[in-house]
Amino acid sequence: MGRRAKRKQGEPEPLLIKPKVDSRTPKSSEEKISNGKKRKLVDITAGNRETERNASKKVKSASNGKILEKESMQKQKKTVTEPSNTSNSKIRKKEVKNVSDQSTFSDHLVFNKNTSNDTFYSFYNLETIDDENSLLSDSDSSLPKFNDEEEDGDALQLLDDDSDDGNSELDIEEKSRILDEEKKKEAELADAELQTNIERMEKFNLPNNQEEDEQNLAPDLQVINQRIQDIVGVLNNFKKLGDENRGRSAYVEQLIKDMAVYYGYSEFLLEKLFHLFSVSEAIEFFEASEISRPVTIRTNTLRTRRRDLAQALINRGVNLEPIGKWTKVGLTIFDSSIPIGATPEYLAGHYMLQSASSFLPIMALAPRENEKILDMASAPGGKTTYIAALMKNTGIIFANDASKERTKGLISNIHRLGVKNVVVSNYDGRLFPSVTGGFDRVLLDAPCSGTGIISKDPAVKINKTEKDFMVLPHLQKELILAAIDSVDARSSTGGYIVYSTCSVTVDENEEVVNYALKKRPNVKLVSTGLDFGQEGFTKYRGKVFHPSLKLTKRYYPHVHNMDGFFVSKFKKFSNTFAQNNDDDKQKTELKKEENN
Ligand SMILES: C[S@@+](CC[C@H](N)C(=O)[O-])C[C@H]1O[C@@H](n2cnc3c(N)ncnc32)[C@H](O)[C@@H]1O
Repeated sequence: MGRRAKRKQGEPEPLLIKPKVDSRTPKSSEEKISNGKKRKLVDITAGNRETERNASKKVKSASNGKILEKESMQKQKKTVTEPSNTSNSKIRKKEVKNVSDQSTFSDHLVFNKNTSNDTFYSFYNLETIDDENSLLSDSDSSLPKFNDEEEDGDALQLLDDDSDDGNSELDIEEKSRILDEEKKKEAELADAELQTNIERMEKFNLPNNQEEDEQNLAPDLQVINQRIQDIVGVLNNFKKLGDENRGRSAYVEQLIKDMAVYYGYSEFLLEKLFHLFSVSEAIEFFEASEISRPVTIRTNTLRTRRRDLAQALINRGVNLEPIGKWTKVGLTIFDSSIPIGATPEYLAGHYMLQSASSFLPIMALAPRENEKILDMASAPGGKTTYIAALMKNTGIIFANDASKERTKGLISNIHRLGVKNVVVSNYDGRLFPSVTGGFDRVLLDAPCSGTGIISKDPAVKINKTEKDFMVLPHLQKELILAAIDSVDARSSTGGYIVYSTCSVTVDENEEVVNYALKKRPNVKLVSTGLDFGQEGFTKYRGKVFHPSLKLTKRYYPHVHNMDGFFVSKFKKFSNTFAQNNDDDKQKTELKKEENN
């Protein structure tokens, strides 16, 4: 019996989408270039395959906003499109059957055929492609019109190709079981191999000064890669493999040096980022920062609905799917036969090219219709235009940016997206609220070092110096106080401030927020309302922050498969507070920090 006949009553019809190529199959991360040298990246985490497996599960599952939730992970597994070949087509058939058995009625099975010999299958949950503000009704006939008979026939053809004997289902079950066992054995062998390597290594000797000098003259990335693996192995089992005389710190020091060369960072920045994580996780972070994040777009609900936009783009040969359950306006673009920044829909302002993580501060801000909102550092306007869409072009948004040049891009985006409730200004944000105040909500998407977006801007690896990590936090601290002071605590609907950055350093995030809590006792941290993301630090390398810092959220490329981001939300409960610090004292403190 074909799949069509098996479909239960009331179950939505399957939708066939034929993308040209499915790019969800991860591209090889080999042959990356850093420091002008070709590098092999894949072996680096071989010392920790289990962690790597877990991490990739995390990345997959995170696009649904539920990290490590089994159900969510299963779902993600379904959406991974795998190239097939004839030899495993029966296995695929089994997978398809199982998945369809487990899936809810809103899971639509889609068979995708690409132009080559590879055949893909994937699940496409079209019920999630709805409008931000309205639920789909029966009359929602914007569903793509496909020749169902034909499409189902296609699907059936795929299944029937494999139904060469009556026992095919049993056969498939058996093959699937064998495949699972093989995978398990492979994993065991890999682990055993790792153990053998470590054991063979016995004590691992760090290079002496002469060796180090020689290597500095002509670094051999293969040697460095091997040493990184060896040191990770030693650090994971220091008692047995480490040299007690040198101590753990000598190994960590060497590891940081090697990783800086291998990944092409200044040693200063690598060390700063390294200490945010455990050793294995640090490697995952640096690896993920070498790989581009998926291209994502935000539907401009002032102009269209996500479902209509998705259909229009699919018709143009774009292969896409919803970003995840946590957003109703985002789409991930897997590949496109036309430039995604130049489609008629783009030019007509139906969407904004925007990273997934930059949706988050606006979701936390949760602007309401008819409010007065300040976007203190707003260019080029990805967030301003999202705020406008959520406010349905009502109320007023002050979109400010200190860079006149950058406000040009902001203005053009405002026009393209049909935003009508924005006043653009060009002040140093620190001048607020003198410019104007009494806002219901303020967004401070602060200027930052960009350590969360290294895959987009690799120059960060070498051009951020110690000075930047003094100057930037200083500016961020001044801006956050101005942002707080610009909010009216008596606002009947708001009284909120969101502080965000696309950096993952503690200096630019928790330290800034902690500073604001100290200087402005009339605000407190509240939940961001974002149901995924890691908690902010309450302690970090000897520093202790206010316990409410755990309400802030951190996002990482290796965990959430999105740009690194930090989001915090304050509620201002009073317009006055006891001055336990005068302006001069504050300035002196900031100066002191700068000089340290
Ligand atoms: C992270 S970007 C903002 C991105 C923007 N929110 C968006 O979503 O498109 C930071 C912005 O801060 C601006 N900026 C830097 N210093 C500033 C200051 N003192 N006052 C206001 N804006 C400033 C920069 O010109 C830059 O456009």
